[in-house]
Amino acid sequence: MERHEAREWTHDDASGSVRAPSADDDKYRRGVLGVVTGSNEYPGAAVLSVEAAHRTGVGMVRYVGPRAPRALVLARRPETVPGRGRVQAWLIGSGIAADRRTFLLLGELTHALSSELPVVLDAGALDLVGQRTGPTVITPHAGELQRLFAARETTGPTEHPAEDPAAWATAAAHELGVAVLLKGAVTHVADPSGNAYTVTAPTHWLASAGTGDVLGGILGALAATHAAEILDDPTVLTKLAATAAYLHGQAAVAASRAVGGGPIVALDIAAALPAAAGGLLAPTD
Ligand SMILES: NC(=O)C1=CN([C@@H]2O[C@H](COP(=O)(O)OP(=O)(O)OC[C@H]3O[C@@H](n4cnc5c(N)ncnc54)[C@H](OP(=O)(O)O)[C@@H]3O)[C@@H](O)[C@H]2O)[C@@H](O)CC1
Ligand SMILES: Nc1ncnc2c1ncn2[C@@H]1O[C@H](COP(=O)(O)OP(=O)(O)O)[C@@H](O)[C@H]1O
Repeated sequence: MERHEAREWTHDDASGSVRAPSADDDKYRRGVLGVVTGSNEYPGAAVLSVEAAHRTGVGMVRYVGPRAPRALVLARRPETVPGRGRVQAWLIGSGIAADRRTFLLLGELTHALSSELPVVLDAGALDLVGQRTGPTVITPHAGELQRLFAARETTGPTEHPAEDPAAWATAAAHELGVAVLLKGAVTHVADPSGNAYTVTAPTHWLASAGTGDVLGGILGALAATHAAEILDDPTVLTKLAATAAYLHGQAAVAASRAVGGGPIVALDIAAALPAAAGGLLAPTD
């Protein structure tokens, strides 16, 4: 397998990835993100992912999920539209336990995967990666990637992804035929075309529950607002994945600076996203 040296994704690389609406836009033209996240076990993940998507900038978020997380999502963010409808990209799996999926929830995940649209695939939907029909990026942490390989009875480059995350991200991209964003203090992004990027987190306060769910929302919003480009060239999704990790880090460090370098929680990152996204705006004509 060819192995390309991963390159650190910079501000210049990420710059221009956030699209401000123009006079010709409306909420649909800007991009609609469909979200299937959260469950009765982990309702908070739905709130975190939806909040982050709104805060990154998207025309609309449609939330499809069980009643309990749906109620929390709408209480926190009434801008969210519940139920199925036309979307440009999907975020699925965060806050879902693969072994506790209901028939209904599995149906929603499968519906998203069969759409031929860009999909961000996280946590409890990772095992469904083989059902993808559109450009797909998976966002596992090291433990999830190891489990995914074990379930496929595939041997990874080393015993555990944490030992050589760059090699694992590349191996997973080739094995699964999708873009891979492997989370950690250094996030490794790779795709089957040989693109490989690293994003070094600017703060370790990121290491807290729910920050990965926020990352999913960021990437989902970027995918929905760049869906046409991704469908034209799936490697755009790889670059947006690196940009999402970059934006996540910038928002986290800004949130921590605002409290004197102190601790932050996942929702603080979401709250800092608009200002961080403002630093990456695409030039307008
Ligand atoms: N507020 C909410 O609703 C929240 C909901 N959440 C939702 O919870 C669900 C479960 O996700 P989860 O990551 O907590 O557990 P799970 O995938 O079973 O992994 C467990 C094992 O994997 C390993 N491992 C874990 N992390 C690792 C790492 N970084 N690097 C390396 N290894 C790592 C570790 O095993 P060990 O290394 O200890 O052997 C650990 O014991 C998921 O749907 C998520 O979205 C969360 O987002 C939290 C906030
Ligand atoms: N030590 C660390 N330093 C900086 N960032 C980290 C560190 N550990 C984890 N992260 C980041 O925090 C996030 C954690 O995501 P994840 O493991 O999915 O947690 P959760 O499921 O609780 O949301 C990822 O974006 C990851 O890159």
